[in-house]
Amino acid sequence: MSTTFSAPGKIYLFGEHAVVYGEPAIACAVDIRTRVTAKKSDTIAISSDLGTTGLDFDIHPYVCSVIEKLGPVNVSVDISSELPVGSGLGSSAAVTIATLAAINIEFGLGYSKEELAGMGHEIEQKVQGAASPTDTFVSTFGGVVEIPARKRLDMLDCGIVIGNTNKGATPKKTAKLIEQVAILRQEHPEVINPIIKTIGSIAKKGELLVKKKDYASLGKLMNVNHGLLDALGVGTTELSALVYAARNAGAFGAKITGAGGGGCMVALTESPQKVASAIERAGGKAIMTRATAGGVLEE
Ligand SMILES: Nc1ncnc2c1ncn2[C@@H]1O[C@H](COP(=O)(O)OP(=O)(O)O)[C@@H](O)[C@H]1O
Ligand SMILES: C[C@@](O)(CCOP(=O)(O)O)CC(=O)O
Ligand SMILES: [Mg+2]
Repeated sequence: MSTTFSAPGKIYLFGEHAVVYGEPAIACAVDIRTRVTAKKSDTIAISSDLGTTGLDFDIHPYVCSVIEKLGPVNVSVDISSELPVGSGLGSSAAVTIATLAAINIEFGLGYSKEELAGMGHEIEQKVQGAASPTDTFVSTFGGVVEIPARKRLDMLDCGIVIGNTNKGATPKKTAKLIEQVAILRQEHPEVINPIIKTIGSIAKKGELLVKKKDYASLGKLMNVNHGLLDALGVGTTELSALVYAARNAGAFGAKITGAGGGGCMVALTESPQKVASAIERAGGKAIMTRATAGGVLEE
């Protein structure tokens, strides 16, 4: 017997990086998922696109941290994912939550979804050095969520197009970018703290706009948030090329999603195919997707 769970990735409408400093953020689960199968075994074995290992914290830091936190248990973990790794779509949170959920059921540990989300956040904090609860909460519960209130908002029913630069996906990318922003903030607190606060103000405005389904205004604020992420130093020329291509193709708005430094941008649009074609012409890999209410699910 074995147990399989899947968990979704996510995009940030607003608030990545600022949320690490307690500012609000709005994130949305997307129907691009990581699947994890757990099976009782006589040794620890982990297999994924990153390799097949035992308890190897270099190759599988998040999965090994799950096994360590829940046991350690002798378990075989098999991972398959539609999410590009290290690209700002929350692949770390999706693999962490799906692994927690699969081992929880396979070994009859009895943890609730809230407890799994909390353990997932602790694991991201341990591996990354700092983490907000956003990614792991959204991967657990799905939908559109305002953090830190952990409040479920109305669903987004416009098109979502993700553009992957296919650059910058390095091991522990998020951890490195969080550290980079922290250093800049230590060097120039009087400059960086107001930027972080302003990103928080955008997220606060965003909640009402999501409720009103005012995608034109959401898009304008996404554009402002993108500029502020550039100011924090997590943008790249490739990301901005895709962002401007999406905007010029008529997207409501477009911005970096996740830690930045490469990886993905996201656009909201009523013409997903047109925006996706523009992103591809600008050198990105476009993924047309939708918001999903589904969080971690048994398969
Ligand atoms: N499919 C997967 N299989 C194994 N580990 C994964 C998988 N997806 C993500 N990870 C883990 O998460 C890390 C990437 O997380 P992170 O740097 O936060 O990027 P992001 O969350 O934006 O994708 C990878 O280096 C790996 O340790
Ligand atoms: C940079 C940050 O705000 C989001 C990181 O997202 P991702 O791991 O790049 O998908 C970190 C966090 O909130 O934990
Ligand atoms: Mg991550």
